Amino acid sequence: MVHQADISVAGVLEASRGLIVSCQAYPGEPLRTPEVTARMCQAVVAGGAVAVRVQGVQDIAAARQAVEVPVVGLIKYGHEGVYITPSVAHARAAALAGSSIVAIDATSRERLGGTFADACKAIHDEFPGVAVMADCGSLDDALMAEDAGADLVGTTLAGYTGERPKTDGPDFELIDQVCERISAPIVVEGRIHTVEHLRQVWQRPIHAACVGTAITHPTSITSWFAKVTL
Ligand SMILES: CC(=O)N[C@H](C=O)[C@@H](O)[C@H](O)[C@H](O)COP(=O)(O)O
Repeated sequence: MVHQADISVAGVLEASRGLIVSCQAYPGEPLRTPEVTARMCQAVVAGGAVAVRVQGVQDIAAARQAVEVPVVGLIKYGHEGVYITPSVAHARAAALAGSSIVAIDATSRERLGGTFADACKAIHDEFPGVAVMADCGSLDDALMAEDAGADLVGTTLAGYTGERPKTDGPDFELIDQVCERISAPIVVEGRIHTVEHLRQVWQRPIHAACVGTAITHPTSITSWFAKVTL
């Protein structure tokens, strides 16, 4: 088992270069238990995921025990406005639960409990070796996040904040803008639904790509197939 205390941010970043798989089930869904998340993490690591992305204190702790790869942890609070690790307190809780990388909303939308920069600083000051991933919805978010010291800049929220269209597939226009302007390691995340999408994503100079729904959300995947069948 890898011990977080032995690992530097540089080590965590190096280990997370490649395919990250997000293993999340949503409230009320049949697969929404930490045990299932942990096993899903083991299954995707067996398939080649270099890191996993997991939501909630219990799931982060379960994933940390189940796999040795870096755990990108976040805490969702509600589902409107700023809901991905929305405060400094949520960021601390995600780190304490065992995250190697804490993913935090890095939009400039109004929130309570500290800005992205506050949360980023708290993680760096209080949890040596834990990296911060900025979940961005626009180029401005990415620029702000890099300025605030984010270790990884992600396109997670593209299409979900009103600033960018919700593209069918990854938002390549934003990805190209971010690649052009950001020097921090970039994680492309959001609506990578096919292997072909992923191929196109990897033609860009990025650090990692994170796939969720298309690998780990059977209800969505089934609905894609069911639509064709009907
Ligand atoms: C916008 C938002 O809340 N994204 C969440 C972030 O953790 C997850 O619900 C997504 O599944 C994840 O970003 C991976 O993206 P996709 O499932 O599209 O491959």
